[in-house]
Amino acid sequence: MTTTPVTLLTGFLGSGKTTQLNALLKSGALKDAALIINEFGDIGIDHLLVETSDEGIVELSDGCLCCTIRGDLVDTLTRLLNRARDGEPISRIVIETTGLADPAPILHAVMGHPVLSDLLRLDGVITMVDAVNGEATLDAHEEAVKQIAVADRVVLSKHDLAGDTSTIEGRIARLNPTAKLIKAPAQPKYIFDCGLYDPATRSADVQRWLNDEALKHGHHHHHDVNRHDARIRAFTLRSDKAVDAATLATFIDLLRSAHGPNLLRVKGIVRIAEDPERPVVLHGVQEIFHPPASLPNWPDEDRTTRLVMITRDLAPDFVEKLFDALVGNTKADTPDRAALDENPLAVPGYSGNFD
Ligand SMILES: Nc1nc2c(ncn2[C@@H]2O[C@H](COP(=O)(O)OP(=O)(O)OP(=O)(O)O)[C@@H](O)[C@H]2O)c(=O)[nH]1
Repeated sequence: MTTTPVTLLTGFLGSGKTTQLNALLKSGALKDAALIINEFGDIGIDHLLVETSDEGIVELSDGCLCCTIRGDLVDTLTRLLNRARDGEPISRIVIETTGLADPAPILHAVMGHPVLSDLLRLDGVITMVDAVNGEATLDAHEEAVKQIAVADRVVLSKHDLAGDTSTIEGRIARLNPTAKLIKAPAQPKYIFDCGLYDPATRSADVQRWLNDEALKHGHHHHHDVNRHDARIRAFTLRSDKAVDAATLATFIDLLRSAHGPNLLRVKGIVRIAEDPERPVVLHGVQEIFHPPASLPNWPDEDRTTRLVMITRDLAPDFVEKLFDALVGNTKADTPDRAALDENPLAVPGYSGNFD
């Protein structure tokens, strides 16, 4: 893979993004990286500043390129990739979002753009959560809940000020059981290389990427908590049967067209009937999916199709029944493929009412 890994660092206002970035800069982990930040003033890099180019990209003394978003993100990423093409080493790109931002449009630029999606790969979404104000922020702001739902890793900041952090940690784990929780300041090894591709082995690390072990204990309900949290579900779809490519496309298209905005994150590996030895990787954020890619072989013994889904207002039962019917996982009282061909949305259990 010759693509450049992209890390998205997100988190609500004051959650510690800048502090974490500064720790990464000090550690030397951003040497040869490019950093896209909100404002230069924030990060206090004046002492590191070496050269400002006319494109608004500055080079820091350790070789890290630093810029703010000018125009839109696609323009900024394109300028960076042009520099890489012209010989500037760019080992990775880190994008800091503004605290109020919905991470989805940024992920779309990386995963769904016709040119950029060939040159970039999403390494991971890192979400900072403030242990002192996190609970109140999650109660008040749905965006903050969504930032956790789409995360690959969650970094808990200000735990040094918070005392007992078990409540907020439990809440984060219920919202997104697949995301590993790390305490700030997180070392580079916990922030980087959490994507499918493992640069150390030059192969796919499906287990690390999906972390679906964390979901083996059934659906995660949130009856005891806030209304925003209760909308989020994390679950895995599994099948031992190979799925034909057209059926997989139908499944994804149905979900995307009817429920796109509520597919917060979909990650998975699929056994395809036409080419069962080369699993297809699926990766989507809302209605945007990365162009499907296949792996040269199965990375380990487990050859089952596994799709990790994090949804909002979309009941796991409904998605499971649709999936089972399409792939031929026969279960009592569920429609089969023929019934779905007649009426694709005739899946019992979906009342339109989430709870
Ligand atoms: N004690 C303590 N303070 C922290 C920690 N992380 C961040 N802070 C402080 O919290 C404040 C906000 O941290 P920032 O790193 O600026 O947060 P941010 O997410 O970049 O903030 P915005 O750019 O406003 O969204 C600063 O005063 C930091 O010094 C931490 O782990 N412990």
